[in-house]
Amino acid sequence: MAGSATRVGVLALQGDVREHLRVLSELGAEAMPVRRPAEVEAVDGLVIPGGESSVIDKLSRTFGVADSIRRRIAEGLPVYGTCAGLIMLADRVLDGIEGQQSFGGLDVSVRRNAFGNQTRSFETDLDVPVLGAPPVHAAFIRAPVVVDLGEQAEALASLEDGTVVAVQQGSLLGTSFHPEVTGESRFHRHFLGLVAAAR
Ligand SMILES: NC(=O)CC[C@H](N)C(=O)O
Repeated sequence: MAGSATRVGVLALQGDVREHLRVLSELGAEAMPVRRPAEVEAVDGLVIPGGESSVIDKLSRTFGVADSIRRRIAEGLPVYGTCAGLIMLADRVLDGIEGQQSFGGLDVSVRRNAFGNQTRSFETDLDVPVLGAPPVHAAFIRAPVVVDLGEQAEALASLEDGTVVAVQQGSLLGTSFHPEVTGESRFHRHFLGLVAAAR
């Protein structure tokens, strides 16, 4: 497949799918919405958008893609999850609704709605050493946080009080916030680097 464009899917069951498709396309990837197992098989990388993790969980099981995604993650598929997507990538979800499942892969615990309800949403500038200067302007919308990291998981960014809000483990990347809504493309660029390295 040398020379072909990198194909990156955006899980398109619920959430801010279009924003991710736009950023990925602008960066030169062949970006496509993904809903079915065959589509999961066809991509070189996958983005799980922000939205509502309990809904993404339910719909992914209803559409029969949850097991395909789990299997491809286990095989090393690069995946980037923002907000609800980070929750879907976490091995352990705290404060989920009853029976809520994640795809897992990231050896972290994530606490849903860690800052409270919608009125407690906020924006802030974050230092992200792996991305260099300037700081990332980050929007937190009913955001989760990472409350503990396994040995393989690396914190990429923290709030001033030390709360971890961006994490990477191998080809898996997760942020509590939404770069795709603040015109920030460096996380997606970093992710496309992980996808290229894994191809
Ligand atoms: N902006 C978001 O993606 C919010 C995540 C949402 N609170 C959830 O639990 O999935």
